[in-house]
Amino acid sequence: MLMLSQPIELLLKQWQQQRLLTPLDRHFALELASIESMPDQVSADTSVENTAANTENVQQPLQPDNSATSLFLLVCALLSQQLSNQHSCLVIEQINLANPMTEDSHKYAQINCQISLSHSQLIEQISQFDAVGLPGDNKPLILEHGRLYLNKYHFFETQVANKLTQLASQKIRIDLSQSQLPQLIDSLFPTKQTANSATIDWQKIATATALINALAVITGGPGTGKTTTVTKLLLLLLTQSNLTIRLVAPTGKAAARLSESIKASKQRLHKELTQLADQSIANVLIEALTNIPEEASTLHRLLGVIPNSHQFRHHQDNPLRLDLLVVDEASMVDLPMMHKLLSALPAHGRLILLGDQDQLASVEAGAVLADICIGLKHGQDNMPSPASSPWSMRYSQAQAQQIGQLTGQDVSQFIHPQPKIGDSLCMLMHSHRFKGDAGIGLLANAVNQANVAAIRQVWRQQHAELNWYEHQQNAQGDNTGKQQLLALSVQAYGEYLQQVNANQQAILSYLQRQTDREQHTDPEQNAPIVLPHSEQAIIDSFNQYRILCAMRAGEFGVEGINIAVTESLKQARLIHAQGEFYLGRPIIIQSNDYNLGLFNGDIGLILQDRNKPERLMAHFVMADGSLLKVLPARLPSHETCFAMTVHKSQGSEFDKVSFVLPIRPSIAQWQLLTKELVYTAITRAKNHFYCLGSANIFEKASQQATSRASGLAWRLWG
Ligand SMILES: Nc1ncnc2c1ncn2[C@@H]1O[C@H](COP(=O)(O)OP(=O)(O)OP(=O)(O)O)[C@@H](O)[C@H]1O
Repeated sequence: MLMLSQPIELLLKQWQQQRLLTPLDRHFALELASIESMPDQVSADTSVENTAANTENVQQPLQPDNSATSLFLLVCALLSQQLSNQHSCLVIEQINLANPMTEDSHKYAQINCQISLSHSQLIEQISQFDAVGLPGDNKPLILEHGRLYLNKYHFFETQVANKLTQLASQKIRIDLSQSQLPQLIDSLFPTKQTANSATIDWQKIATATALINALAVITGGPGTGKTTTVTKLLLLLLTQSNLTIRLVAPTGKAAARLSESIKASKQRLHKELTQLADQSIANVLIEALTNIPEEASTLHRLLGVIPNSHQFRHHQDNPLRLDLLVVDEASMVDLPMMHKLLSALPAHGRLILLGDQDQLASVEAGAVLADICIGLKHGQDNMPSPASSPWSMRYSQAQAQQIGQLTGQDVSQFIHPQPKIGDSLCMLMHSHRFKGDAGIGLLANAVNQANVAAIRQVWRQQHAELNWYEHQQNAQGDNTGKQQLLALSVQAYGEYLQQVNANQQAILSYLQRQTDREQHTDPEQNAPIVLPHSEQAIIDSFNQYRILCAMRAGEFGVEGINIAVTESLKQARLIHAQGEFYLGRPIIIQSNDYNLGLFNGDIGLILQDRNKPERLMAHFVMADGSLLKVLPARLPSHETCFAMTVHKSQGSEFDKVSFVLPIRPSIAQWQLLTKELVYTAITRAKNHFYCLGSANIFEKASQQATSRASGLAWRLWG
């Protein structure tokens, strides 16, 4: 059954030492094996563990091991390893039988374990274990369709699939003989009717999709008009009835950005509406426009955090009080959170998910948005691929007909015999932010399509908004690319630091004046301090530029780059970093503190407190634009953030972005260098993208697609 070079308990220890398993993975396996009732019980005996270290690198011949416990331990360790890598389950067919603890692409010279069974025999064996049950069984592990789950994850996945499918099947009836909707839609989307799919107004179709379905998933890259579309759609919905609408995003930063985008979109729309020829239609729309909410909150705040608990105040038995929920940056929502969100939706509640399916998947398990969208990808449904785009809509006959009636657009070419949840989906593909020939957009597209020839061409074209810094050593042994990056960073961060220093000067002269006045009993003694730059403006200025690293550790990871930038800013006398907290230090929060209202990923600056200028406080801008001041000693865990990981930058945008690739990635680091990572880094930049790296690493990373094992796509699309 198994061929092992040494007893499985020793191998587990060895894999942990090789960092193929975490301590948690190993203990998870040992713990589960101890409750599995087997004749050949496992021992987590420390004498066994201690001998493992000595045999670590010695190649032993493989010996047959027919014990069920050994197989069970191996399978549990593999499952836990998958969960640690953000997969929702272990797909048995994907186990490398010849060397299960490594992936095909990362073969180690040593093979210390083999499974002498076919995949179907292995599935059969796994199903025989006591701890493994079928869907609905009260067992720690669930086996379904060749996928092994932790019971909890199986529950989350089935619940999410069921709720999404149920929402997608709820159609909203519109009596077109009575409704003014088609005219209102035409006023907001003044496009001409055409049979040519290339000129279909997909924003108009997305709007209709959300008008006639309780679930709408509107996806697209940056600047494809998701916020513009959702603003128009909310406007149309509000002309029909008084809905309670809530706007949310996964992080505080993303919520603040959603708020800003909705406000900006409302202003643009107001201008357009005042120019409409039909005054009565304009009046209806302008009145509804004022009712569109602008404030967005985080998912945690919406669901109601209970301090020191994993539960939220709102759940299935205490649903949210709303009629429509709009979730932005849905790609960041992980499987457990999506389950909590969907459970808390009231029975009549409608849901709109907005996001970019090509971005990095959530930090925790699952890739919910990508799984929802996968059915639109050519080749997933054995349908011929009609267009140059890899995506195609998938509508039922009834939906295509209704879209035609509402929008006057013909989408009959997208009718599909098995639309499944396709009626709820709409993908926006044209970016209005990046003009057709703009470097950032071209590079993002080339990376997204993993097209190395196109990537090379974009870099060769030397676009003004793209700069490449090569990892290259000069005669003195310095990395010239890194030096260029540091010089740029000193200049870019110099802008906000000059504002910080100008405020400091103003505070010093204010304090001086106070002292003078005290001596002369001046009547203006208690005049409030006037600073040249508001705290919000300084934070805004800091947020114009960011260094995004692919890695955390190492000279070219977040840790090394933060140290290097701090040193360069010190040398430029822009900061005077003497203690842990110094004026102008940017920090990123690393854990949630519900009492303070600070969450993982929140970014703030250490600035003087204008009410007590001798004291330094961490300043944060909240989603509603207000300022939160926290004493540094009270901050939850945090670190400097001149540089941050690409993962943490999701949901944010910066005028300029520098992306840093490692110089010689290790095998483990290669696994993180994916196309989604590079695409996410590029699309955080609005106007300028700089990259420090080597062409071969950039290109290889752009060809590695992330794949998260999950059964959600199968449940939704069959
Ligand atoms: N149909 C359109 N025609 C012209 N400009 C448009 C259109 N739709 C959107 N825009 C413009 O494109 C820009 C981006 O739009 P919007 O913010 O709605 O995109 P988004 O997909 O929400 O972007 P992001 O993902 O970055 O938040 C805005 O300036 C908007 O005015």
